Amino acid sequence: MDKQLILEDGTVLIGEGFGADVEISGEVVFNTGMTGYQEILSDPSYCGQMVMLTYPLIGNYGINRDDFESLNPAIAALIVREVEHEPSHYREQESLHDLLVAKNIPGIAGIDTRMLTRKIRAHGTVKGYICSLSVQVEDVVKMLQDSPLLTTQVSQVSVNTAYHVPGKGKRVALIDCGMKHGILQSLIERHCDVVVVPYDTTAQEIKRLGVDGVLVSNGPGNPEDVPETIQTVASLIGEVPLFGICLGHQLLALACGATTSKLRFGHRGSNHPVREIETGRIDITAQNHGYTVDLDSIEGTELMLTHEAVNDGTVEGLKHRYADAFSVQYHPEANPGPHDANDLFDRFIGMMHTAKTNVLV
Ligand SMILES: NC(=O)CC[C@H](N)C(=O)O
Repeated sequence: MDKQLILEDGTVLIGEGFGADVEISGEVVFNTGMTGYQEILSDPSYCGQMVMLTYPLIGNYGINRDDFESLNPAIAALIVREVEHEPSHYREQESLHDLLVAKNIPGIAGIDTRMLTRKIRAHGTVKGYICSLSVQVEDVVKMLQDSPLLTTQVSQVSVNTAYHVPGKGKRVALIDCGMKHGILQSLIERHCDVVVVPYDTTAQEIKRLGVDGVLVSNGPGNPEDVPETIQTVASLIGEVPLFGICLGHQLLALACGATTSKLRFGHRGSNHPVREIETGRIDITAQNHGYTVDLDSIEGTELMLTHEAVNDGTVEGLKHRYADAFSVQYHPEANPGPHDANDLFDRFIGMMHTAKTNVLV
């Protein structure tokens, strides 16, 4: 069935609907990864966003049971050039269409994704609406222009109650702001004893768990929308080793007095080069973020810049000058993407082994 994708600037793109037959609005963002659509669409950091994939053929290797970054994808919609309805892969269990129907997520194919990506690069991310052809364009454009950005996505995708994943190694509280399973998996592979806690857990509650370290996860939306987590992180600095990933990185920065702002079109893909300032080493990294820590806001805080984006010079890594705390804007767990930065988990484990901090209440 034909569907239309209406943008807030009045652009109308006609395509073929697939997945769930529902109308939805969301911020249109693009991801340039050439593989990994299952991991991308199930990454909770995309909660409420319409994800456009720039790779032109999507769905050809289907969906399998193992590659979900969360079992309930939170994207608003998927926008592609061409969708494959008859996948072929030895691990494939269902088609992309069937998954999106089951999860009530609409898709639209036949879209000129190259043109749309160039438009977003030039003008910034736009809001969009997917609906049937009978819907009046002017009404939708006005609705999109008047609608504010979402602010409650983290509470939608965070776990409701804490749970324990036992291990024989260091005990880590993993603050779930919408974590990708790859982060939990990376800790399990290193034998950590993990307690996954909701985003609004207090520092006191975390310290009562007797943890050796705290990892603050990735997650959707504007980091300023979760003051509870910023407060928790601020209270834990210097008390226990801290590692922040993506949203967790932004929250560490805010907790230390730095500021964040929205990028024009964000970084979303599997091949973003990042430079480590101290060594000059370049890592090719997986990224998915729309906000960034403001470089000039770091001065005057207790943080120092450790990594920068090669493409646009934005902040990619920070460390605390006096406390055991560091963070990166990119995804060391990749999924999908290169494993260049995987050693950051080992650095966190090492930090917990040598930490001078004491968490006992
Ligand atoms: N992947 C993430 O954690 C994204 C962080 C934040 N929501 C951003 O868009 O910048």
